[in-house]
Amino acid sequence: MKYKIFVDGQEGTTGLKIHDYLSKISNIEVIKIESEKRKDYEARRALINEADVVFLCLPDSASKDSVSMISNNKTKIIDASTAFRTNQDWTYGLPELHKNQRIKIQNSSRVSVPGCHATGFILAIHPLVAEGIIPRDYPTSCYSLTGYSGGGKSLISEYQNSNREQLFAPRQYALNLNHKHLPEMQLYSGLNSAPLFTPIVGNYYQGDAVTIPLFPRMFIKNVTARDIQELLASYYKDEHFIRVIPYDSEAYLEDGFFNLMQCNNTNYLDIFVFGHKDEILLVSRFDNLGKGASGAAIQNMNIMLGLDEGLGL
Ligand SMILES: NC(=O)C1=CN([C@@H]2O[C@H](COP(=O)(O)OP(=O)(O)OC[C@H]3O[C@@H](n4cnc5c(N)ncnc54)[C@H](OP(=O)(O)O)[C@@H]3O)[C@@H](O)[C@H]2O)C=CC1
Ligand SMILES: CC(=O)N[C@@H](CCC(=O)OP(=O)(O)O)C(=O)O
Repeated sequence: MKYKIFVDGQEGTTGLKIHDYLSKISNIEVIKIESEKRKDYEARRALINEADVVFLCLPDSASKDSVSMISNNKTKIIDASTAFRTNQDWTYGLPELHKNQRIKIQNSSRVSVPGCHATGFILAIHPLVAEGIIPRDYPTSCYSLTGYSGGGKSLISEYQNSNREQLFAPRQYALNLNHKHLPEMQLYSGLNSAPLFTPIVGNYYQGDAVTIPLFPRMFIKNVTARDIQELLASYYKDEHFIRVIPYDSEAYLEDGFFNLMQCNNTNYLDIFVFGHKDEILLVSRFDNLGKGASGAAIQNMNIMLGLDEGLGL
């Protein structure tokens, strides 16, 4: 039997990339909506209820509408928006979070795909909180460098169709310090408060690096940067998509600079630990359209359907 898969939002950035991944998986049937009917309630409702798995690649409000259209017990939903990420009736689609998370995803019919910046932050910090290294009330901060595809069709169009000089420089945003990923960053990192977080969009299509400074003098346990690298490497040792880079490796450097695009077009997330004296820097590198969105969505589908987790990725 072939599983029927529908992508609501099939012509958006995340939806198109999900279709790319689906085209590499043979034992499924992708059902599509006619382009001019992609916002038609009845047409969407029919396909949503016909499908075994529906990916929602829509703005939050449209995602909520799609969920309200389901009138059967069969359809499994994987939502890429922010709408359900901290909703306790949904499962957070980050299988590497801890041992039980993959099983929860497997048994769930409602899975939310983590936000891209949140993915980078949580995967680097959560093990350190869970292992009692960082106190829960530790005040974290981080910044994330992201390609403009993270902003969807409208930001892509702005970058690709405008010659405005200010688009050539990196641009900070969410300077109200209230980015929409903060609730999930707090909830799934295990910290008592969200990080002080500033994202920065650059003039390139895809690729993300989340950078987190840490001060070990404020930790519960006395550890070095090398200890942190070893702890993270051990935590993720069985995780195919999480690569903790050896301490002191300089393989990440190209002409002396960090290349944040090296995970592009893969579902890998690389964690780097840098250290000097009493200071540590964690960097998570990944593709905002891979592990940061569409790749993660496909990984979740594979888990939910009992397929090989790396299929298509
Ligand atoms: N881009 C990224 O890296 C990431 C995006 N996400 C999330 O995924 C979701 C989709 O984002 P993204 O793909 O970037 O966005 P895009 O703007 O690129 O695409 C959104 C798509 O949804 C369609 N759409 C909008 N409203 C409706 C509606 N009412 N009914 C049906 N279709 C509708 C749009 O139609 P039209 O073609 O007419 O514009 C468009 O094709 C968002 O919630 C976003 O936050 C999550 C992680 C990363
Ligand atoms: C450049 C840019 O605008 N990026 C988006 C991130 C998109 C993403 O991961 O997250 P959501 O699913 O939560 O939209 C942003 O920071 O809002």
